[in-house]
Amino acid sequence: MITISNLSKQYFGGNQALTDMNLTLPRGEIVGIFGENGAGKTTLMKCVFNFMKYDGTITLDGEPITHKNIETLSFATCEHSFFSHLSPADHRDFYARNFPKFRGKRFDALMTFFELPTDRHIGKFSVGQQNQFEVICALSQGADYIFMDEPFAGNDVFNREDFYKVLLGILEPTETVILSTHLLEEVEHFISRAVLIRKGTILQDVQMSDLEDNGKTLMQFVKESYAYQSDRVSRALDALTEDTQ
Ligand SMILES: Nc1ncnc2c1ncn2[C@@H]1O[C@H](COP(=O)(O)OP(=O)(O)OP(=O)(O)O)[C@@H](O)[C@H]1O
Repeated sequence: MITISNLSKQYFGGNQALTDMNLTLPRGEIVGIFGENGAGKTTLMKCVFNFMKYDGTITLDGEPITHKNIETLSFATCEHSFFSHLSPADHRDFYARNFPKFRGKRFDALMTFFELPTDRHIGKFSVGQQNQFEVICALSQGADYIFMDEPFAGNDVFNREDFYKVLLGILEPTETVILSTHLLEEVEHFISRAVLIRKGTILQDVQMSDLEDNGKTLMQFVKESYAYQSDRVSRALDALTEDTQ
């Protein structure tokens, strides 16, 4: 289990991105992390991976996350972690040599699913294809906790929807996915739990089965939780129209 306790992060210059956040991520869940732009989703993930200093504690099965256990975690990010001058085949060799739990069969199956060429430099892929490859690596590393931050930016709707179905079919019960995305409706039937972040704090943490029991869609729940102002658009348009008069 990943345990996040009293996590706070202030960026250089004073920007408070996370404030006293507490969250537990047991094995086997598929967790959607949602929140407005700038809510702190990416910062949260980067803290888990120790990419930046933070206040508070983050542990994995009671141990701090260091080079000793970091292999248990993988991260698909739009900032990309692959080597762009190498090909997928080169990466496959690299992972097979360096990650004892590397899932070669899954790597091959996902490469085929996304129809990616194995021998071209990844730097020559389109942005959407690069994001697909990033996800393939994160899912094939052999990690127990797979973090994905907006994994399918630039991907068409068929690739996204079919991918979630494939993912549900291939994930093993011990694997945990933590997925940050703005595409609520696409992932609502894929996730088991939804965590809503607002201004660096946890606003809601709900099991999808509880939402279903209450007859609510994820979108309805999110709009209620954030007190979405349905007149926001008309107010903005009114203000703009007034400006031009
Ligand atoms: N390198 C940085 N330096 C200073 N402030 C930063 C930095 N990166 C992020 N922030 C700020 O921290 C806050 C949280 O940003 P973060 O990227 O974690 O949000 P997010 O929820 O992932 O947003 P989005 O959905 O737009 O990607 C924002 O106010 C952002 O401006």
